Amino acid sequence: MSTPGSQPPALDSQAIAFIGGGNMARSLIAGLVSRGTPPGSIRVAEPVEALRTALHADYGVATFADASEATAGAPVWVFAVKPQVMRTVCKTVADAAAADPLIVSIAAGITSTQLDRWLGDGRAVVRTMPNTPALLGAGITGLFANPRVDADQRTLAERILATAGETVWIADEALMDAVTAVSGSGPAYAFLLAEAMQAAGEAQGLPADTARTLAAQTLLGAARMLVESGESAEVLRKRVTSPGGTTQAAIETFEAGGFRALVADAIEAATRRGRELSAAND
Ligand SMILES: NC(=O)C1=CN([C@@H]2O[C@H](COP(=O)(O)OP(=O)(O)OC[C@H]3O[C@@H](n4cnc5c(N)ncnc54)[C@H](O)[C@@H]3O)[C@@H](O)[C@H]2O)C=CC1
Ligand SMILES: O=C(O)[C@@H]1CCC=N1
Repeated sequence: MSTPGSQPPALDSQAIAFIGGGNMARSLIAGLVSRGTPPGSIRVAEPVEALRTALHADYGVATFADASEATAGAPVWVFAVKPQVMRTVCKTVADAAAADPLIVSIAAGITSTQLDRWLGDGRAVVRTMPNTPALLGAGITGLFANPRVDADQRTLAERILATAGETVWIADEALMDAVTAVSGSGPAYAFLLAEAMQAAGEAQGLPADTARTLAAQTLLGAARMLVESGESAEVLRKRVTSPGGTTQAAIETFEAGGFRALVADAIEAATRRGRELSAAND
C-alpha cells in the first residue's frame, strides 16, 4: 500500500484519456488536477454536453463528444463508463488500441480478460476499483495488472490512482469483486449507517441538524481513529464499551439482531453482483 498521508508526485504532461466523464471520472480528474497534473494533458470523452461543459469549466480539461477523439495519441486510456456499456465502448476504439496504450478500467465486474479481448488482444490492462472519497483525496483503490503490464506501466497506473488516495495491489484478479464489495461500494454502507443513526437520534428527540452533525462527526472521528491509532476495530470498540453502560446496551442489540451476519450477507451479495456484471455484459 502507498504510505498513508504521503503526497504522490504530480504526473507529467503525458496525456491521459478518460472515456466517460461521469461521477467517478470527475472525482479522479479532481484528484489529478489538484495534485498538479496539467489540465491540458487530460482529455475526456463524454457524450453528455452538460457534463463536458462542467468538466472543462471546473478543471480546464479538454473534452470531446467522441471517444476516438479523446484517445487519439494518448498513451493511457482510463475507461470510466458503466459495465453495461463497456463492451460497446471498447469496440468503438479497438482499432486505435493497436497503438498499445496502457488500459486502465475502473468498472465494477468487468475483467481484464474481457477488456483485452474487446480491445483487440495483447493489451496491457490494469483493472482498478476506486471509491468516491477520491473526490477529497481520501479514497482507496485496489489495482490488478495483467501480465502484459510492465513495471513502468504499473508505476504509472499507481501514480494516477494515488492522486485519489491510498492504493493497494491485488495479486489475484478473482478478489477484485471482493474489493469492490468492501471499499468500492463501502462508502454507501457508511452513509446508510449515518442515515439510520440520524433518524434514530431524531426519534429520540434530537433536532434534525443536531442529529446529522452528531452522526457525521462521530463517523469521521471513528474512521480517523481506525486509520491513525494503529489499533484494531475490536480494541477501539471495547474501549468505548463500559461494562453495564450505554454502549453495551446498544452493541448487544446489534448482535442480537444479527448485525455481523447481515453485513457478511450484504458483502457477499455485492461480490456476487460483480461476477454477474461480468457475465451479463460479456
Ligand atoms: N460511483 C462509484 O462510487 C464508483 C463507480 N465505479 C465504476 O465507475 C464507472 C462509472 O461509474 P459512475 O461514474 O458512477 O457512472 P456515471 O454514469 O456517473 O458515469 C459514466 C459516464 O459514462 C458516459 N458514457 C456513456 N457512454 C459513453 C461513451 N460511449 N463514451 C464516453 N462516455 C460514455 C455517461 O454519459 C456517463 O457520464 C462504472 O463502471 C462503475 O462501476 C467504480 C468505483 C466507484
Ligand atoms: O454500485 C456500483 O456498481 C459501483 C461500483 C462500486 C461503487 N459503485
